Amino acid sequence: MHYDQCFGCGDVESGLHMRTTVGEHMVVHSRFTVTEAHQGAPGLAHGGLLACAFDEALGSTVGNLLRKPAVTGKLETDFVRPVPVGTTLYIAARLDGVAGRKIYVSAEGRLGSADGQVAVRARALFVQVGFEHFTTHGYADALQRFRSTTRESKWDINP
Ligand SMILES: CCCCCCCCCC(=O)SCCNC(=O)CCNC(=O)[C@H](O)C(C)(C)COP(=O)(O)OP(=O)(O)OC[C@H]1O[C@@H](n2cnc3c(N)ncnc32)[C@H](O)[C@@H]1OP(=O)(O)O
Repeated sequence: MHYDQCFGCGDVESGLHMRTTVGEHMVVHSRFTVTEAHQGAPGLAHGGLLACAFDEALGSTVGNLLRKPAVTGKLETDFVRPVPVGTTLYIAARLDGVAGRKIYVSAEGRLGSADGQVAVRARALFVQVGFEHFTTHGYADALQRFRSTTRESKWDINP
């Protein structure tokens, strides 16, 4: 699902502008290009930004494959290689299991291409929630904007 105000997948100027597609064997693919605005150390991606990109990739995996609202309960990242500015990280994510409301997902991100060196691995637990999660904890304007701008196509897989 695409929400245009989402920092990860939306159209906000400072956001990550990530898009996902569902591939063979239900692997969910996304890309994140590291720009100068994403630096931590000089010339290298900030680890927190990379974690954010994986939160988005994994959340989109839950959304695409299960079609149920869920939020991140836990996110673990292994940073195994630095990611230089200008690099595109190719992220492949999988649904590992579901136990009641708990949804387990994992992903790896490769440098420069889908078969490049692994730079980041991540695992997450998402917890399925009802829409009241957003009405209770979010604010009405944002929810109204989401409803008014959401078209059927935003729920499509690989629109
Ligand atoms: C419309 C769709 C939009 C999708 C957007 C995706 C955007 C990208 C993803 C995000 O960034 S979401 C934003 C960041 N996350 C949050 O703001 C979540 C904040 N936390 C909460 O709201 C609650 O803690 C949470 C909903 C995750 C859980 O609270 P609940 O009261 O609903 O559930 P509960 O605490 O009973 O936990 C349910 C199960 O999950 C387990 N659990 C919950 N949090 C856990 C945790 N952190 N670690 C391990 N297990 C955890 C918990 O032990 C339990 O296991 P059992 O069923 O076996 O008893």
